[in-house]
Order: sequence, then C-alpha cells, then structure tokens
Amino acid sequence: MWCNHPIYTILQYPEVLRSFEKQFSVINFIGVVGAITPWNFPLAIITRKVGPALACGCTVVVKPSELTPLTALAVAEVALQARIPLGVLNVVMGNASDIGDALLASPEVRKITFTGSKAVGKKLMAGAAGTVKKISLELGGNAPCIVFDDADLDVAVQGVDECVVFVVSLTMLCNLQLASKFRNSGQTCVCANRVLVQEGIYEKFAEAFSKAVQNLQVGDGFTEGVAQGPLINEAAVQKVESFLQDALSKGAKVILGGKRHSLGMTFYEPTVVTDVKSDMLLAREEIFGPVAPLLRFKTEEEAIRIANDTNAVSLGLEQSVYQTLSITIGLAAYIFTNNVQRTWRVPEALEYGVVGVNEGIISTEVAPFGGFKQSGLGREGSKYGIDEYLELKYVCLGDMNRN
Ligand SMILES: NC(=O)c1ccc[n+]([C@@H]2O[C@H](COP(=O)([O-])OP(=O)(O)OC[C@H]3O[C@@H](n4cnc5c(N)ncnc54)[C@H](O)[C@@H]3O)[C@@H](O)[C@H]2O)c1
Ligand SMILES: O=CCCC(=O)O
Repeated sequence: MWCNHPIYTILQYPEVLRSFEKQFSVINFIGVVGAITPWNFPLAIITRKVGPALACGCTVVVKPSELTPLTALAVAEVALQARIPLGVLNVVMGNASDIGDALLASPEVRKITFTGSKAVGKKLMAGAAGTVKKISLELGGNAPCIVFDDADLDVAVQGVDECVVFVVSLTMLCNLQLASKFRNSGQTCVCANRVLVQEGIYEKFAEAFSKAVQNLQVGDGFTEGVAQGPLINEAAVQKVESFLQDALSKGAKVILGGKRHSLGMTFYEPTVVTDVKSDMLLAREEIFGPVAPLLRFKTEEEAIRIANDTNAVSLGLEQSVYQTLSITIGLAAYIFTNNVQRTWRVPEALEYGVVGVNEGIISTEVAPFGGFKQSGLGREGSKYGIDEYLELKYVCLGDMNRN
C-alpha cells in the first residue's frame, strides 16, 4: 500500500533556483522500506527507522531480531491502537535469511535500512544490488575513548553547572566513562570499547575507575539500584571470555572482575583490564560485554593513530583468528580533555561518525548518527535521517509561452 505523490517543494539553494527560474526540485518518498533490526535496542532501533519512514509517506516491513521479537509485536500493537492504517507498518517473523532474501528480491521494496553486524550488513548490501535498492547500514563499532592528562583530576565537581567542557574532574570522568562503557551491560554499538589513557594519569585513572565500576550493582533490571543486567546469551559470554583469555595470554592484567557473576546464567562481572595492547582481541574487536580495557599512550599523535587504526591487517593479525575481525571501522569515539584547542583538533582528526567531547552519552534524535568506513552508510536522526527515505527529483519546465 503505497503511492508516489510528489511533494512539490522548493528545496535547498533557493538562490540557485531563483537564477534558473523555471527549474525546481521535487521530492518523492522512496516507497516500501524493509527495516531489519538487532536485539540490543529492540524498541529504539525500530522507531528510529519507522518514524522518519512514515513521516515521509513510506510503508514499512520490519524484520526484528529473533532474540527480541515481542518488543516488535508490541510496537505493531501500539501502531494499531494509534490507528495507523493496516498495511502501513508490518512486522514479519521467521527465518532471517529467507525474509532478507524476499525483501531484497522484491522490486516493490525500494529501500533497505539495516542495523546489526558487519557480516549481515555486507550480505544485504551485496543483495541490494540485484534490484538497485537504496540501502542504509548502521553496523558495529570499536569506540576509542581517549583520556588526556590535562583533565583537572583534583577539581571536584559540585554540580551540573560546573560540568562545562573545561572542567573535567576525575569523578566526572569516571562517571561518564561508566555511562559510556557499561550502558546496557556493554552491549551498545557506541560503548567505549577501548579506553586510551595518557601515561601520566594511567595508574590514578585505573584505580579510580575500577573503584567506580565496583559500585555497579549486577542483577535483575527490574530491581531498584541495579545497573547491570545479564548478557544476551551464552555465546555472548563465551565471546567475552575468549577475548579476555587472549588478552591475559599476551600480558594484560585483570584489576576488577574477570569472570562470570555468582548470579549464574549469563551474568558477567563488570571488569577492568589494564596493560592492554592494540594487538589484543579486546582492543581490536567489538566486545559487547561489561569489560573495560585500558590502553596507555604518550602523545596526542599516538592516541589519534591508535584510535584510527582499526585495520587488523596493518597489525599483521591473521583474519582467520576471529571470524568478525574488525577492519577499518569508525562509528563513535570519545575524548576527555581540559584543553579547548584539543576539543576541536582531536575530533577533527578522528575518523569516526560521532565524537563525544567530555560526554559519554551521545545519542539523540536531533543529531545525525552513523559511522565512517565499514561502520555503515547513511545517517539516522535529524534532517539527514529524513533524506534516507526520500528521492530527489529535478524538474526542468519549458517555457509554455514559447512558440
Ligand atoms: N550502528 C548502530 O547504530 C548499531 C546499533 C545497534 C547494534 N549495532 C550492531 O549490531 C550488532 C548486534 O546486533 P545483532 O547481533 O542482532 O546483529 P545481527 O547482524 O546478527 O542481526 C541483526 C538482524 O539481522 C537479521 N539477520 C541475520 N542474518 C540475516 C540475513 N542473512 N538476511 C537478513 N537478515 C538477517 C537478524 O535476524 C537480526 O534481525 C553489533 O555488531 C552492534 O554493534 C549497531
Ligand atoms: O547500539 C546502538 C544504539 C545505541 C544508541 O542509540 O545510543
């Protein structure tokens, strides 16, 4: 159920359009959208795709993760209650690759929007070629978080008003780090994955940070005060264990946690690891678990180089070591500094789609969210997110009075 009424709008560049009086731009909504979503934000990721699609006039077929299907059905129920007409928002469950193939093969589906792993994203991108569909990909990350030694470690933060970019206390730093690293038990694509700490403050930061992490209460998310839940499944725990094992065998040290939680099942202790090096899987792969690896750096140039070097091949690692070995990715990055010049210079040098400066929580619907390199294509949120569901058309009007 979709039609293709053009919305006649004089778009950007009115001054250019004025100079070509009889020419103007038209936007069409793109058509049927296939939205394939992951488990880790089972509601938010559906809504950030469906919202702009419906706003543009598209209909949507959502294929949610098989690990969190009920949230998607709840969205569909709410859509019905909101009187969104039948057929406008559809949820399809079943075999993932069969549904993916059907969406890709359909000439009616004009756009695929996907959030999930790099491996599946690449398959969809290749599959979209058959019918030349527009595609947006929000894929994995390996966010570096750079802590410079110019942060004023002794300034106690009195209140929110003082939390301006030039006053970064150790307390604030640790809190922001906690927010960024341990959000959703570390299972967030923008979680700080590698914490790069300048050598002058490395020991002090490690101590203060692990004290803060120790206070995170693990348990049932419905219980008051609990900050860390379980990991999504056994495979996720085993992945964390294998990365930690690799790091320990290469000289890293666990200073907090480092094992399954006494609650059992898929609960894992919030963990801090020091002496982590760039060639360890903990630093090269998306951990997707509550483990914070601390790396050491000397200079700003070195920090930027380590942060941008997500190419496994350049480190001489065998790609077969781990199936999903990261290659040139760039979703989110963070820096903490008191130096105003650094707050501009370093983000500019970082090859990442989103950069938090003295801020650990960066997602908002009003900003463009998305990655560089193999972290994805396109943006979600803001006016740029709307563009993903539109086609731009140029109409050239002839002079009707011409003889
Ligand atoms: N960049 C972002 O905004 C963002 C946000 C959240 C999660 N992620 C990434 O998602 C990953 C975790 O999510 P996941 O484990 O659910 O990812 P996943 O790629 O395994 O699954 C994502 C979706 O793709 C489906 N799928 C699997 N194989 C398919 C196929 N052959 N054809 C069509 N669909 C198929 C799954 O059923 C699921 O619905 C992490 O890498 C994380 O970084 C990225
Ligand atoms: O996992 C990715 C989405 C996280 C977010 O919206 O901040």
